[in-house]
Amino acid sequence: MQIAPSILSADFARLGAEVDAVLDAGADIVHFDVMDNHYVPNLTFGPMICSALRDYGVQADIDVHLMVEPVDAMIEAFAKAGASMISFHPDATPHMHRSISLVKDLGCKVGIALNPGTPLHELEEVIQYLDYVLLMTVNPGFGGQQFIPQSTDKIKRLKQMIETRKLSTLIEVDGGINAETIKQTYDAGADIFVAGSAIFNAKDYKHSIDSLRQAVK
Ligand SMILES: O=C(CO)[C@H](O)[C@H](O)COP(=O)(O)O
Ligand SMILES: [Fe+2]
Repeated sequence: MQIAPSILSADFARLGAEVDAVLDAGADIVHFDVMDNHYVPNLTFGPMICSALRDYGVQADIDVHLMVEPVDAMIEAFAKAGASMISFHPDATPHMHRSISLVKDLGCKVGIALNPGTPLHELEEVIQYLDYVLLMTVNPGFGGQQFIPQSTDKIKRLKQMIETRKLSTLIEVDGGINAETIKQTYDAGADIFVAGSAIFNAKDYKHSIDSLRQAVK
């Protein structure tokens, strides 16, 4: 299992130190939520902040979750800024296949992000090209929301879809993941666990990350 703290809940005034702290505490991946006040009703950070983290010395994978519309210009900007993984929402681009190819051509891992209300059949024609599928387990736009319980069944159905096609696509879950909700998503087949508030709102990051790992046992 890979734990990906969402820096949406970090102290932005001390971002470099916050990222160092969660990586020192055992996190695997840095989850970077890009919101444009258009695709979602919130505004966060852009590629300059991603390259600033690289310049600061962050070497871990940076997982860019694009909640922007359109996506292609931001894919190019984030690949240049040091992103390792880039996901976007299918309803934010007119040409999903072209946007997937763009991420891969730029040397990043590619994921499609699905909102709670978006059906899995959106993946039908493209799943074989994906490194991961990001299943939103809350509606996108804000940290600190409650996990939507129906998501567990969707994870199981996605896992089945992947296994039926003999693919090695990873499943990333994002939203409301904490020590209470993580086990059901792990048991359902998730591989990468994004957690923002559950990690950054805790005093001791190592304790909160250890508790997430412990909770699936
Ligand atoms: O994509 C997101 C919101 O759109 C965030 O990654 C997600 O909400 C993480 O925050 P939390 O763990 O607090 O729910
Ligand atoms: Fe996210």
